[in-house]
Amino acid sequence: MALKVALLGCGVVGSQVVRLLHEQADDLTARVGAPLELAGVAVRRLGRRRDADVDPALLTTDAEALVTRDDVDIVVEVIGGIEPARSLILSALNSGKSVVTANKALLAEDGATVHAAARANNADLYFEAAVAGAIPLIRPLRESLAGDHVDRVLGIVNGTTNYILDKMDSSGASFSDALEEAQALGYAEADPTADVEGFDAAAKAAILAGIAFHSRVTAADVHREGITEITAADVASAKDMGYVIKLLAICSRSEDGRSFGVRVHPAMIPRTHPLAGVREAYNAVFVEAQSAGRLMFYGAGAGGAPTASAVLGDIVAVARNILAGTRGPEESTYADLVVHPVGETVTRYHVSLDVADKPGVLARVADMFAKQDVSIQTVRQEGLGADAQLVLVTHRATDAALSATIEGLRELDIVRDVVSVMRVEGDDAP
Ligand SMILES: NC(=O)c1ccc[n+]([C@@H]2O[C@H](COP(=O)([O-])OP(=O)(O)OC[C@H]3O[C@@H](n4cnc5c(N)ncnc54)[C@H](O)[C@@H]3O)[C@@H](O)[C@H]2O)c1
Ligand SMILES: N[C@@H](CCO)C(=O)O
Ligand code: NA
Repeated sequence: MALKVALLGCGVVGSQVVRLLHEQADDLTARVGAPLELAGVAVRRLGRRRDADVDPALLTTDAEALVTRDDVDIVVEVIGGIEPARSLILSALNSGKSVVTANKALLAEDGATVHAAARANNADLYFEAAVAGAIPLIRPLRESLAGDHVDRVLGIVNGTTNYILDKMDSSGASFSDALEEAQALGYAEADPTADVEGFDAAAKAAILAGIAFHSRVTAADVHREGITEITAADVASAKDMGYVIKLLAICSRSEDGRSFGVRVHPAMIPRTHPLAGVREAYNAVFVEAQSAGRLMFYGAGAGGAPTASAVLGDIVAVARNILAGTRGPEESTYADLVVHPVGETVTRYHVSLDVADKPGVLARVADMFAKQDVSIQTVRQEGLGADAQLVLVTHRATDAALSATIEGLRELDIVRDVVSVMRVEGDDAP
């Protein structure tokens, strides 16, 4: 007997899901042990030209009726956003259907509700496509590493911003020129806010942290900074010092293991770090686990076909579970760790200051760092006279201590401007 799949949304990802279900039908049947049949495709408007070759008889604008239909076994949600996606997923789960979704925004905002509905109905909820598209990351964390102890997840989980920063690094372009190019190539949306302000990466970071640390995490728990303030001068200065700027998502356990931090922000990493070699719109994520050591996952984090690949993998897993009368892993939040405030984050900093060029300036600047117990690793002066800049790199310090240092520096008459403050990640320096 065939298993019936209801598809919600037939856009960039949905149309590729339709294509793969058709093109791979025989292999999918062999792998699952039963044919997968499209039961219906919910769209916003009928009669629109679409990329997918869908039998018009399958199209419907009544998604709610489709997800509750008796003959539907699996519901695939690729509409995106909070509503109506959440209500449709809940209807599907409450009708006993298993659900596959690519919806990071919903899982990061209200994962608790949908996971609870899956549990209550003994139904599967799979979401590999929601984080880093095609790259297998959710399954390795939920299943392959279920016997290990994850300490840190660190990576590049947004292709659009990686493309922009890579362009700025390779061509010296400004942020706005690089953004324009990303838009022309279809990497960035007309409204690029979700990507460039870090919302997309923050949703993914929340999902990753929740799974890695077996705790509930929402997008609101993530400290988020975007890339819109990064200047060509920041990029050049990083380059001079052997660094490259990347937008990183970092989920890391505290030293005592009782809490963890989740943050998304631009950071300098050494050009020798493997993440520095992640170019264009690619994604890559490091997972550090106590027994496994460092693992790196790399590949296409977005795009119709790559994302549909992850969706299809989930459909097959869910279909196999249905035939076996079992279900996959459910949400795991038993550890219930707290998310610590960003002030407790410990990292290194690169600080660039416009200063007066006269005797005693360096001593007063260094004194301000010392007052907050922030130790300086290197300092150098660029320019002379009215153009003098001090560039300092610190040893590890808390975000709170660094913020207090910067506040103090702003009040010094010899500091004309705090030009930039950026975290330095990815080296093992103290
Ligand atoms: N595009 C990617 O590269 C990518 C990568 C990873 C995850 N995702 C996720 O996949 C999901 C879909 O993304 P997309 O890029 O395909 O978006 P999209 O905008 O191309 O497609 C969404 C489709 O849903 C349709 N839709 C909206 N409301 C609907 C409703 N009530 N009923 C039926 N259809 C409705 C829209 O008309 C549109 O065709 C999102 O959650 C997104 O975050 C996308
Ligand atoms: N807009 C995202 C893709 C979907 O998550 C990115 O640039 O990576
Ligand atoms: Na993935």
